[in-house]
Amino acid sequence: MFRKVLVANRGEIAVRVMRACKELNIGTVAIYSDADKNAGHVRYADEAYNVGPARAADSYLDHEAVIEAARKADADAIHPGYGFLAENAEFASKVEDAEGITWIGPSSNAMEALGEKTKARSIMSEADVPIVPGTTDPVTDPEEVKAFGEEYGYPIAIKAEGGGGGRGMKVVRSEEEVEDQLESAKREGEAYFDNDSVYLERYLEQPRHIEVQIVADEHGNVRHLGERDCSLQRRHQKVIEEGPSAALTDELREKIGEAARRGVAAADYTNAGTVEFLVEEEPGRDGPLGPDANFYFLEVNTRIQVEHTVTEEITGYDIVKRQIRIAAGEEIDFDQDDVEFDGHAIEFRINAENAANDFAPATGGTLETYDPPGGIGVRLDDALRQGDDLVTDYDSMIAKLVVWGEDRDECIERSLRALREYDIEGIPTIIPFHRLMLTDEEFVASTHTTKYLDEEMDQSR
Ligand SMILES: Nc1ncc2cc(-c3cccc4ccccc34)c(N3CC[C@@H](N)C3)nc2n1
Ligand SMILES: [Ca+2]
Repeated sequence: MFRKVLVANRGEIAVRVMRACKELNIGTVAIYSDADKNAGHVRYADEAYNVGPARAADSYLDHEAVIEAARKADADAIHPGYGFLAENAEFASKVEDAEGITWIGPSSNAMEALGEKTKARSIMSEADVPIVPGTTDPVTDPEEVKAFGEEYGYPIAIKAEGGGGGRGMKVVRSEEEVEDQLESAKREGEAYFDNDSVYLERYLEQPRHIEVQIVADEHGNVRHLGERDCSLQRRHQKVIEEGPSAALTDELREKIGEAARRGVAAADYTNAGTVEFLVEEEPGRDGPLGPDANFYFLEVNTRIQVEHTVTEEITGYDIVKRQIRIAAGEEIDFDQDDVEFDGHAIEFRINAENAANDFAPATGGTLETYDPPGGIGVRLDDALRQGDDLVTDYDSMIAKLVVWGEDRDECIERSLRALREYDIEGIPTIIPFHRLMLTDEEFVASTHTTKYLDEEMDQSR
């Protein structure tokens, strides 16, 4: 087992990883930029090293500075968290090559293979994982798109090879739009991802976004830890994640989970990861989707995710400790049928944004009051304390409130109770938005889809 782990991140996820380290009696090393010298994750660590100025490219994203800090600290492993360098195969490869320092994550090869969307689709298709009907090779010519339209009908999604997250997708609703949309998809791919390759998929109008948590060790053991329903998004930013999904029956849950296991096994994937699926809604369904519902592979996230906490709350597994133990060569010591799902959990991302002003990120401020909620079933992952100045150089998420209940109704009630207790003064947050969300009938009925926030919900209430 490692003696000392450097956490190449900041904020709540850095504290989260260091908590796992402490429970494994592993020393903790933090890195920080000039903007973070008084930050909570620095306070929490056994030792901390400055890696550069506030600008992420010159600090948290600086490969050499991070590895140099690991050398100085004599750390024998690096955990990247999420964001920053977590899915950077080049950095992972440098850590793999760095003598005496272990990368806590999937191999750089697995990251490379699954990071290329068309390659990932081919691997999944080979492993009998349903993919959205489409091409597994890039398309360049409008005639190819029209031929696809002839065969599969419209709308068609034109996706950038290097895309993912919210960007890199154009929807073509008729043959007349093909030329323009293909051109702009390629241009956007070139601009955003330095890669103008695009591929096609049938566009699903009303998908639910279901993702399956995977843990895989270096001895061939692959387990899924159930799903999370991330259908509540706003401009491709997740705001609330929950599990289990009220849209799935146990049979469909099992089918999707097994598909995820097959897919990552085929990609020689190890450590923690998430397989994202789109599940096609049956308009006007009343009750969960049955075993014949269509689900399709979307992409693999080759990192620990923000919302891993939802899975931890309903399965009881500490996923971050599993990551560390797997990277240290340990075997997974449970079988798939040992994995049980108990109750319901919802994660609320606490962003320092002003929901009343189109979720504009706060530009600064001090936590005059910071009074987190507590009590049964309430977990708060953060790196904050009263009096902290808000650091606005990075993303706006400052905490995660994760609530567990015996069922979804109790979880919603308890969440409302916790959100009313959560008292933050001095900076704007989206807590009022979350309170509103919990009383929204579509959300309570769980019939919302990925479009709900952007197109349907009346947020003026
Ligand atoms: N063939 C097909 N049909 C419908 C889709 C709908 C989305 C989508 C669109 C809008 C919000 C979403 C939220 C979560 C997951 C997916 C979406 C989508 N995304 C959005 C970005 C990228 N992660 C994939 N791909 C789709 N692909
Ligand atoms: Ca190494």
